[in-house]
Amino acid sequence: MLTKITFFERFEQDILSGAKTITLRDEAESHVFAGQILPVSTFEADRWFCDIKVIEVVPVLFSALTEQHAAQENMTLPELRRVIHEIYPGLEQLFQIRFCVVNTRAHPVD
Ligand SMILES: CC(=O)Nc1ccn([C@H]2C[C@H](O)[C@@H](CO)O2)c(=O)n1
Repeated sequence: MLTKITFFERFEQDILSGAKTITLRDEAESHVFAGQILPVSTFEADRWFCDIKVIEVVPVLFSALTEQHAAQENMTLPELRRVIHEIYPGLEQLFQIRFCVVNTRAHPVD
């Protein structure tokens, strides 16, 4: 069971703004369940930046990725295919984790 998840720093703002609402992971990172709250850190520095709530986990094939998946990743479909291919070269079976942000870092009050 996954108890935390990391994202590349370059996706942090898209996640916090709600522009990115899914992530596509391999089988090893698919062991989460609807309703689970996961702390989210950057992959590079392991810096926590929010918690997400898992809405659903659905298997999806790389060859079946659509514009809708890309929109949910805030990317074009060719961009999404390239990103996935870089992270998981040659992998066909992916898992779509749909999520919403439930906690973010506190902003200091002026
Ligand atoms: C370690 C690791 O695999 N980290 C990942 C994997 C994926 N992502 C992002 C990239 C894409 O936007 C989606 C789909 O894979 O998730 C990531 O940030 N970090």
